[in-house]
Amino acid sequence: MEDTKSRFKRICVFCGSSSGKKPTYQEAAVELGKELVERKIDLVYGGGSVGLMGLVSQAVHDGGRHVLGVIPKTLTPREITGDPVGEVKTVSDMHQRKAEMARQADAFIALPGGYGTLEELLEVITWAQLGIHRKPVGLLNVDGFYNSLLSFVDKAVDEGFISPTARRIIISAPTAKKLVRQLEEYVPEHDEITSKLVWEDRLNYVSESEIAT
Ligand SMILES: CC(C)=CCNc1ncnc2c1ncn2[C@@H]1O[C@H](COP(=O)(O)O)[C@@H](O)[C@H]1O
Repeated sequence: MEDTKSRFKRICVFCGSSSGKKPTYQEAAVELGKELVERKIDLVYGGGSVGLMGLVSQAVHDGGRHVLGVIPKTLTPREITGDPVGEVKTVSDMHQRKAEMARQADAFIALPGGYGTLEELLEVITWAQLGIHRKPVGLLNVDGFYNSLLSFVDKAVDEGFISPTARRIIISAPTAKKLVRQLEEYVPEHDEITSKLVWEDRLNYVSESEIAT
């Protein structure tokens, strides 16, 4: 039997505010929610009950784990995001939302989604690259949804825009079970420069050498 104990207390899930055309996307959202429940992991996400966001949050809530939705006040009207489940934290804007979701989470997972999902995903990858956090980032590559993004990233590596070390920040798997297992095993790597950066918050930083002078 698989050991379902986790090193993560809470995982942040980025995903579509739409449900997608294929049922496999919706099934994957529910499957991910159940996997978190099985491993006793809580959820932080963008709040609301629309699309895949609603499915994953409902599955985690139904399984008895804590659900934290972080939502900018402009998006709180029910007709925009639907009724959220669990605890809701209202923030002033989209930037605060992302920072709060990142702060609350021990790892990140992106399900299929659109611009919003991509933007959130790429930001936490960039932050990992810069050493702002050392939390694992996973892509749930349902039915190869993210194959073209992964090919793009590989092209950027081939062309010298992304380092092989930074490429390894992205972990991907076709199922929730495989993905969470890989995230559990993830060990962050850092190059000489980023490991010397000391981030006070996500906008201001000074390097250790600057502090010393
Ligand atoms: C006005 C409007 C279109 C509202 C849609 N309703 C939304 N409600 C809550 N979070 C959202 C919404 N749209 C985008 N997001 C944020 O962006 C991601 C989804 O955007 P998308 O559907 O992939 O691009 C989510 O992870 C969420 O954090």
